[in-house]
Amino acid sequence: MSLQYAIEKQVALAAVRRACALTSAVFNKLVKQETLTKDDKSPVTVADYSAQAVVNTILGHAFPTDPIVGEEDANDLRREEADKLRNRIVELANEALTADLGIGDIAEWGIGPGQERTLEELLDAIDRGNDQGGRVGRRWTLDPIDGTKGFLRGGQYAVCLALIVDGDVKLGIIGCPNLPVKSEEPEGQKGCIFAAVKGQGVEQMTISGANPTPIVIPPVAPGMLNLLESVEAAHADLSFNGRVSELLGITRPPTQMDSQAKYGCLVRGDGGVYLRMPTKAGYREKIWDHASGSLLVQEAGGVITNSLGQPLDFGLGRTLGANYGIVAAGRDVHALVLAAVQKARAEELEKAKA
Ligand SMILES: Nc1ncnc2c1ncn2[C@@H]1O[C@H](COP(=O)(O)O)[C@@H](O)[C@H]1OP(=O)(O)O
Ligand SMILES: [Mg+2]
Ligand SMILES: [Mg+2]
Ligand SMILES: [Mg+2]
Repeated sequence: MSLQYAIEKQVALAAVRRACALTSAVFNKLVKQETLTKDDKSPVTVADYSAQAVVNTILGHAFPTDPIVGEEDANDLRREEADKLRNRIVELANEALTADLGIGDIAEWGIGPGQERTLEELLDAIDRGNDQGGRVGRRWTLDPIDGTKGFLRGGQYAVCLALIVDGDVKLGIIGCPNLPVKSEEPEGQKGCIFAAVKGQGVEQMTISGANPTPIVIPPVAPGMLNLLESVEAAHADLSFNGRVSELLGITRPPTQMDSQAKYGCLVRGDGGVYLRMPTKAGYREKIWDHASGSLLVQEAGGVITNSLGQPLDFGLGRTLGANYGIVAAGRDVHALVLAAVQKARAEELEKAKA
């Protein structure tokens, strides 16, 4: 008997691998070679759209009735003045879709040599990502590039794809083209994929899908605990993290990293805690920013909650609803971290009153 979600996992891995190849190609062709000003977002835009086109094309072919909650939509691309951008997207998406078959790939999923798509097909594929999410039914959620700032810096970013059934994450893939395969060899081979299936654990493999290896969160040696956090101060309250570290007696500096690559690092024991508290009232975390990561944590033997200790709810729509932050850690440390978070929060409220 085959394992549950075995086909979904293979298809999702094929899609994420091709999207990772595409984003790496965009970085090498556009970001490295073109002189970029800080707020020129064009290579990111090209990569976001084309990666979503690739993943949604493959999902649409393999699972034609599954809705997709994707970050991007093609509205801007359909404008007349976007013709240069459209041409680039067609070229890049087709290059990724028609590349030779790799490990586990099957041509019936619409991939491999000769399977070019037209502009209209690719725009429609991007727009397949318009599902609004919800409590009932089966749907995918996609972040074609998570950590766009990291992508532009040549740092960490991730292609994140998850399958959600009735609000419950069943399958989560995180492709990290720039993450060292071994954390102890930061200059060694780069590019990993993490794949988790509910009830079946987590695997790390190379970016081509080779060498899948089960991983669990290792127990943290005393004094070795540290925080994984955003690079961007606008995305997480980093000074709050500092206070939590202090309360926990953590002496190691935090590891700052863009994207859901942080979840991959957490599950393989690089840093024992991922803490993300809101910086401004009103921002709602998106389901595609945490669906894959949350399953990785749980399947690797960890715990993920908000700062009130409640589970994240992926059945509310495109967002996780009211934002009480995210606390993820190994099972043995999560309760300690949560207590420190709540103490730091109480201190903040006291200070605000005074
Ligand atoms: N104010 C905010 N608070 C938390 N996350 C944010 C905020 N603004 C953007 N993001 C999202 O944070 C994610 C990256 O987080 P990290 O800093 O951990 O890499 C991105 O998905 C980004 O969304 P977007 O893709 O819309 O820019
Ligand atoms: Mg994101
Ligand atoms: Mg994104
Ligand atoms: Mg974005």
